[in-house]
Amino acid sequence: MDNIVIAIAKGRIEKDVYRRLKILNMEDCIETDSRKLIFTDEENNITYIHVKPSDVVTYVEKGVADLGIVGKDTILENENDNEVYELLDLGFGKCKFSVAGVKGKNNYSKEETLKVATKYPTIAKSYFKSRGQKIEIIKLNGSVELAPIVGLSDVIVDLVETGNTLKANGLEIVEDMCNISSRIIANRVSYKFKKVKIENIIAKFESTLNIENY
Ligand SMILES: Nc1ncnc2c1ncn2[C@@H]1O[C@H](COP(=O)(O)OP(=O)(O)OP(=O)(O)O)[C@@H](O)[C@H]1O
Ligand SMILES: O=P(O)(O)OC[C@H]1O[C@H](OP(=O)(O)OP(=O)(O)O)[C@H](O)[C@@H]1O
Repeated sequence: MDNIVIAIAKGRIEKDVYRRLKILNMEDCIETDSRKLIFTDEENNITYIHVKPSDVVTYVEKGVADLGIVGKDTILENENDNEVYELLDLGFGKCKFSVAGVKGKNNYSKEETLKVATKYPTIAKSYFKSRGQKIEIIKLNGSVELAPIVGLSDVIVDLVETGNTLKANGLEIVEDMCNISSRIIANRVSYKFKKVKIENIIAKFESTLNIENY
């Protein structure tokens, strides 16, 4: 039987992934409180590797992992996103991309170059290009909401879930860009040569989509 390697994004979406694996009786091999990064389920012939969210596409694209579980935001931001197949929307890790700025100060014009702070430069560039808005990107690695408050940028492009972070920092949404959730992606070659096993795993995850039934 083919061995399948699944790269799971560490962090926020991990718990939701484990919850599904538990429902499927596939999580026995995973030690959630451990610093270990690789676990093997010998019964099902599946190896799980835990990687930084931004590295999941790289592991899958290079074929080290056959499948990856990661947010759509990370897939869109990765320059090799076209090299992998997106097979399933898992329906958790739901949030949206928005443009946001300081409350009451968001009348920017198309003639001006807009300073945009973000962790997601590729997504921000492509969004504003399609709108004919000239921008300057300020790449940050977190706490992006601070940038317009302290005058580092005019606006931010970031993920919004509850809106609490924006609110707590006196920001408001200027425009919503697109919805985000977690996805399963596959290496193209793996999908061709391990299709039966991969489709079987996708069917299992699909059966957990309506989690309220569990
Ligand atoms: N506020 C949020 N609500 C719901 N889902 C979110 C939210 N923020 C992020 N996510 C989703 O969870 C994924 C992982 O987020 P997490 O905060 O764990 O990592 P990260 O900070 O983006 O990664 P890194 O540590 O590499 O910077 C994101 O890629 C996104 O899909
Ligand atoms: O709308 P909310 O529910 O407030 O969620 C949105 C926040 O969550 C994410 O940040 P994260 O917690 O990952 O921290 P970060 O600043 O390090 O990216 C995102 O970048 C927003 O800051």
